[in-house]
Amino acid sequence: MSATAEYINQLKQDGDFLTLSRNHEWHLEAGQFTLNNQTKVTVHDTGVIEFEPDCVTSKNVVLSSAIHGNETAPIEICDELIKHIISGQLELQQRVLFIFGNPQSINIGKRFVEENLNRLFNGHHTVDGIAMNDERVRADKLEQYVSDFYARSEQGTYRCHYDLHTAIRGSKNEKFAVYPFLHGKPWKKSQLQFLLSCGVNTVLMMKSPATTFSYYSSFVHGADSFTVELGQVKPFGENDMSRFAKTKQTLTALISQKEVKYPEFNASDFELFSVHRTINRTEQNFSFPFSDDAENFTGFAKGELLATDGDNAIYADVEGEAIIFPNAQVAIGQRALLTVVPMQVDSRFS
Ligand SMILES: O=C(O)CCC(=O)N[C@@H](CCC(=O)O)C(=O)O
Ligand SMILES: [Zn+2]
Repeated sequence: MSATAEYINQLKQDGDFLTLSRNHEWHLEAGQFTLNNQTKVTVHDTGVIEFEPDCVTSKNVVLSSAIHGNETAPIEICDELIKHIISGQLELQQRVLFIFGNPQSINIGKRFVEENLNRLFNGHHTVDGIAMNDERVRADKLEQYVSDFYARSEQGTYRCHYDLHTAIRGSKNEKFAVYPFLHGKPWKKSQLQFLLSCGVNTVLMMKSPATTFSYYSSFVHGADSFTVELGQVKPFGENDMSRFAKTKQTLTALISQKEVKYPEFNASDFELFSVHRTINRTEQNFSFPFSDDAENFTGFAKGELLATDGDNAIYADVEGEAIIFPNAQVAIGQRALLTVVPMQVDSRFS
């Protein structure tokens, strides 16, 4: 029996695509099979599996996790959904592409192996004068799998991508989403309703392009796309999965129902923030004045110190400027901190 036939036999029995992917850190031969309910299953590569039900579909859904390997809760959610689909317990009404982004980084329990995958999308994987590495090659391939998935969709059908993460620090607002820069297009209230149904009531509006997976699928493929932070990073086995029940239910409904109705939009259900600025680390000597326990969304008074980058002291320049994703250990040149300020729903939302 060929190695592909062997892994497919195993996958049909146990549905354990996560373990299969972890056992093939950077590459797995493609393979295909059909479930008893006629759903077509295509393994494109390690960590990349597509399901296509045998019915007319209207949505093309990408669910990614493990873009950072130590962010285990989203991996567990997707692992369970995949197992339920393969066992036939969960019957699909929509096309779905699941991606475990960086299997080797899952195995070593780290955010990344050599380089942060989520800084390599939208073409940033391939740059003149910068040597390729496994993560750069992977980012390139993941873009291709997403492109092909959407290219094979029926014309006029809907595209979305939820890139699931957990944050390094605790957060005052436990679950929050990053809405990639839309280049002036309106933010969608219907997407906020979807996020609310997932248990996410806090959304940050980016105001510039990024190298992230969610920006890529939004900008290049016109997908409704978000980075979704579901809680704080924990090792496998330490996640309280009850905290993700709403997310799991909402994702399940999205892929297993012809149409999902969400409650009517009510601005008071949300806390919305606009990204005020991005602070990059430009010097070896970079530090924050606050402790590692300082939570995301902690606000600073105007004039308070936010960071020191070499000789440059950076102060809050508006009252209540709040910190998101502070990380002094990022590579020089990368984002060490985002700051946000509250915003209201207005005519820029449709
Ligand atoms: O908690 C942290 O410091 C990072 C959590 C994380 O991985 N966040 C994403 C956000 C991506 C985005 O801005 O859309 C990341 O930093 O890649
Ligand atoms: Zn992450």
